[in-house]
Amino acid sequence: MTAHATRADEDADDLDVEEALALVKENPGRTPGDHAPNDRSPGGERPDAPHRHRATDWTEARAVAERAARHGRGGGRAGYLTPVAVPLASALGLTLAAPLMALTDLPSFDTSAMDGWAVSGPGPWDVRDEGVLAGHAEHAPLTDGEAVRIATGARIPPDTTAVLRSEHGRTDATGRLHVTADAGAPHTVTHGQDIRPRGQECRSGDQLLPVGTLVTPAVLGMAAAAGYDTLSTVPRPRADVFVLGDELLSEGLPHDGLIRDALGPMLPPWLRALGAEVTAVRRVGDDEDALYEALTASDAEVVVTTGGTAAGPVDHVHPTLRRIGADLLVDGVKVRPGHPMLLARTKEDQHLVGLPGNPLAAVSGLLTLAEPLLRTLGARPAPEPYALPLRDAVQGHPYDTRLVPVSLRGDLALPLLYNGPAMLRGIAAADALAVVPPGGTRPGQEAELLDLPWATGGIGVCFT
Ligand SMILES: Nc1nc2c(c(=O)[nH]1)N[C@H]1C(S)=C(S)[C@@H](COP(=O)(O)OP(=O)(O)OC[C@H]3O[C@@H](n4cnc5c(N)ncnc54)[C@H](O)[C@@H]3O)O[C@H]1N2
Ligand code: MOO
Repeated sequence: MTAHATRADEDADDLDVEEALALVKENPGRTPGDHAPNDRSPGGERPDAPHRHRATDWTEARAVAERAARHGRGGGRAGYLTPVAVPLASALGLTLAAPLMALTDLPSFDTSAMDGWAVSGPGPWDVRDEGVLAGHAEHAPLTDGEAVRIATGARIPPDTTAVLRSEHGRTDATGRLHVTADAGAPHTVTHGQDIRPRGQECRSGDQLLPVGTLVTPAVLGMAAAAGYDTLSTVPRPRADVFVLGDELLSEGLPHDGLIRDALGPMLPPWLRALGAEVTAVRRVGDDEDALYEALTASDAEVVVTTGGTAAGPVDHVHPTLRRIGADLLVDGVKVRPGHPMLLARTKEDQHLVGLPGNPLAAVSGLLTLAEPLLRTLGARPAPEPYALPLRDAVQGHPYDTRLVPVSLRGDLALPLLYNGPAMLRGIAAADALAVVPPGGTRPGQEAELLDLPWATGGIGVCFT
């Protein structure tokens, strides 16, 4: 939104630290941790900035978003959506709603591990005329001293004692099969050699994978091998995206105070990477009624709005949430950028994530609020927390957590420049966001990292 009333404080965020130092000097008895709620904040807000006094701690905000889904009708206490059976071809990236139990023994019959001969007893052997190929019905039992050609994966005829690999045997002029020697030593033929016994991998009814497993290509293969045609999975939560702002252009160069919409192209694939099915992406003008119509018409589990979260004259998110009687669960977060982000329950089974309009602030809201919410709804596994030393010192905000784009180089994270709230240049080159605690970090100090979904190359990366 172009309203200049919101602009006054915006650049001030880049001056956070200086402003904060001034603040501390003016209030010598105060330390960053006991920042009184109604102070003029280092972000430059007015004392009466509506969200400040309610701002939630960053860690707590993520926990609230994770728990929020558990209050909906759909998933009960676990919070995830009602499971559905989907064909294997549609299950990639979803989460198993039930443990994967083997529907068969694997292998389901004794099978040859090699191309060669199935032999019975010690050699040499008489070789049967007709061989055994994979996919064929069971052959007649071998008698002692008999062999039959066999292919990898073929059923082992009854009374076979071993499989002799083709490179370890030869037939003589009379057709008898002999074990060959390697450097003078004959190859050994031990009992059961190169036979995969039925049930070697699993028995029917064994648990192969626990509930909550992410369906990867390997899981699809395992499920097919174990006899599945469909899988019981938690569906992707549906997400509608409403991009607010009259100043936004969908194409071409910025002109006459208008700028390109950066969030319309960025959010849908990012939300998909976080496990959502994006059901709508709509531009909504700076008009309270239009926003009201859009919100009340949506039946997605998650509504994501961008912009309009602050207190400017055309910032309609708060008034509209009041109008629809939404329950505001998070109203501002102690994080930079992105502190005006919000989370509301708009209907029994619907939550709204209000992302600030500044593009990096929107990313911050995405990872702080949308990620845990979508993760719970989709029953996706939580990323393993990890930390790396930051190569360079990072200035901290005096009171709030900072999320700073970093590039990963070996065992170090390199803080990137161009990390202002309105900038995407840093994040576009980043692998992760470093969680910088209030007060900042020294060179070499470890910081928690939030991987960007594509940087990990995980199965969560599903942009299409
Ligand atoms: N009086 C106050 N003003 C502001 C505060 C505050 O606390 N009190 N907070 C500032 C901070 S911090 C942020 S972040 C922004 C959040 O503003 P909104 O969520 O209301 O977003 P807008 O005002 O609509 O836009 C902010 C900024 O971002 C640009 N924008 C919006 N949408 C897009 C988009 N899709 N693609 C690219 N850029 C976008 C917009 O043009 C503005 O420049 O509020 C501060 N003000
Ligand atoms: O500019 Mo705002 O700090 O929250 O992103």
